[in-house]
Amino acid sequence: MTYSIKEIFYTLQGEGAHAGRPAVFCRFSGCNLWTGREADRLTSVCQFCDTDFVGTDGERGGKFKEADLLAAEIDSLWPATHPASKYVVFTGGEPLLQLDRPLIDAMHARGFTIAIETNGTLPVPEGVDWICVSPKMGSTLVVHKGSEIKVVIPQLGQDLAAYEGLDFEHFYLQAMDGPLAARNIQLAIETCRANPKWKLSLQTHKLLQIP
Ligand SMILES: C[S@@+](CC[C@H](N)C(=O)[O-])C[C@H]1O[C@@H](n2cnc3c(N)ncnc32)[C@H](O)[C@@H]1O
Ligand SMILES: Nc1nc2[nH]cc(C(=O)O)c2c(=O)[nH]1
Ligand code: SF4
Ligand SMILES: [Mg+2]
Repeated sequence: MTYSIKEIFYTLQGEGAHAGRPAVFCRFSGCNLWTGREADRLTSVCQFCDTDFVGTDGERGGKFKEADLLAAEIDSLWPATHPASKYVVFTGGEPLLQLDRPLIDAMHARGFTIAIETNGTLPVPEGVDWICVSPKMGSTLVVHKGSEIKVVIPQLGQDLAAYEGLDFEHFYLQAMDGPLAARNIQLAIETCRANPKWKLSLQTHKLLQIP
């Protein structure tokens, strides 16, 4: 199948349990919870997205006709001196609209450990090594287990206790960035202090001003 890719870049994972870890990010175009157009934001299911995932015009973006062509582009960004620690994060947009078995197999064949950032509304194919789920109010969560759940707060009607029964190794709260970011960080800190099942996830790449 043809993969639509917004951008591919090599940076440090900014968020969650692997914050600080070098990773190639592959950002798929498109999402099932927002068109990505500002005109649609306030009528979409997910209204707070901080990411441009429209089209294929980003750094190393494009249409890749075969899994191994995309895998080769991702692999080309990894330092050749250190093949043992290859790590790719598939994100978007919503990666599970496009990530499939051929691409998973092509990345594994090249020695990569595979992580995804998903909104949890679509089933995860077998073979993904690290699953980060970030549920969105107004959507139906179908992924109930994984490596980390990273809940952006606040979202209207949210019930953190309902997430606590799910089968994740790590439970993270991440403050919603935007006009109320400063207030939301205070809220996230206070919520972790009051309920220590949860850890704070900072968007460290924004603090560091790296991609
Ligand atoms: C852009 S999303 C792409 C992956 C997937 N669609 C998802 O929502 O998980 C990557 C991560 O950024 C988070 N995120 C998006 N907008 C945010 C914002 N304004 N503040 C904090 N985190 C945000 C998402 O919840 C998700 O954990
Ligand atoms: N450095 C860095 N870390 C990230 N973690 C999740 C990201 C995403 O947009 O999915 C992201 C991103 O865009 N950049
Ligand atoms: S689900 Fe993820 S990519 Fe889609 S609009 Fe929300 S945060 Fe952005
Ligand atoms: Mg991001």
